[in-house]
Amino acid sequence: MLRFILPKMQLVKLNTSGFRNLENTQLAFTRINFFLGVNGSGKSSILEMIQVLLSGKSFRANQLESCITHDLKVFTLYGEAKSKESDAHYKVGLSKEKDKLKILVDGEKVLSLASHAINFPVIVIDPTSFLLITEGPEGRRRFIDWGVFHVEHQFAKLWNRLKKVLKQRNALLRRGKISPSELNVWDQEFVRLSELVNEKRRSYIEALDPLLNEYLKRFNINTDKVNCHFFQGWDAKKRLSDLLESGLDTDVKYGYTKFGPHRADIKFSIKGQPIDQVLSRGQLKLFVCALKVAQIKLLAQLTGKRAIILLDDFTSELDQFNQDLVFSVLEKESEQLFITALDNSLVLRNLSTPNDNFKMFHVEHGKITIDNSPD
Ligand SMILES: Nc1ncnc2c1ncn2[C@@H]1O[C@H](COP(=O)(O)OP(=O)(O)OP(=O)(O)O)[C@@H](O)[C@H]1O
Repeated sequence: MLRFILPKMQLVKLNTSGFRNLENTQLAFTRINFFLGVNGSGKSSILEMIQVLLSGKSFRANQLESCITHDLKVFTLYGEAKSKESDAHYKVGLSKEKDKLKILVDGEKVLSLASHAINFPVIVIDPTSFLLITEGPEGRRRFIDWGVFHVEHQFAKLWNRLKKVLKQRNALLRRGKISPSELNVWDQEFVRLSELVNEKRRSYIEALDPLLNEYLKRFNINTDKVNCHFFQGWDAKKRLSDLLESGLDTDVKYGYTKFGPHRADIKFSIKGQPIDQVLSRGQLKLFVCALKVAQIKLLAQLTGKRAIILLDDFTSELDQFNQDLVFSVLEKESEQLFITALDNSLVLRNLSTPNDNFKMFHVEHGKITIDNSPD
């Protein structure tokens, strides 16, 4: 069972030690936090550190081990999150050493990452975000499943069970001599879980579609409707159980299950044309921003939770008008915002200082210093 604490929380404190090139330090955050520094100073590492602390995942590294400062053996992060609506605090400590990830919440060891991550919907927008559209389906599946995970508390458990069953079925396919009765047991469970996962994904995308189109209009991308086509991982007109049966020889040949939710994808098109063939690179970036804002909005509508947004160098490839437009929407829809940039022009145009909800930090060779303090 996932432990859901509070719908609206902000990270107010972060102590870091041994993370990438960052100096060990103690930071205090507010609602909007801006990090300014030259290339290679450590700005993205700060956002990555926040994501790792709050979700156990990194948008840059598959292996958290690579986040440990060179020549050290461990990184340790400690953070405090606070609800704006009550005095409740959430204290989290996370450390990584070799293949050991340890998380303590309010002094208690966390056994499942999901039960911690469910409290912090963290969304990242960075210069590689448009790859969500142009690269393979894995990123798009992750995008859908992130959304479903945060609105459907049973989803993580279902999906983990499905992955295990799929692994068992694939192992059996590779074994050579297959026992039909054993295969039948795995197939039945695979079909049952696939249908449940599929239904949750489908209804999520149906709810996301109108919100996406609303934000695409706001971002002036296209006046024609964008279609979200969900491919569930097998022909929707056929039964998965029939496909597993008729495709058994092929599955045995490749040692892999060809049909199922692990092959799902979502395709976006305008007037029948894939969007990456219609939109410019800048427009694709705006499209991804609209997609993420739609996800944030849907999360708030369905659960009351508001996202923490990490914006890494998001201004590249967007003109000034669009930078300001996207910023104003993200500022309004997020619970807390962390932004990196090479210069402060976005801030000067959009935020009046001094402002109690805003802090500016300078980053230089991994050293983080505060520029203005409301305190
Ligand atoms: N494990 C590590 N230990 C020490 N330093 C590291 C580690 N991993 C990366 N670095 C270094 O940390 C520095 C900061 O990288 P980071 O990507 O955070 O900079 P940035 O300010 O976001 O740069 P840019 O503006 O170019 O995106 C880089 O010089 C990188 O080589």
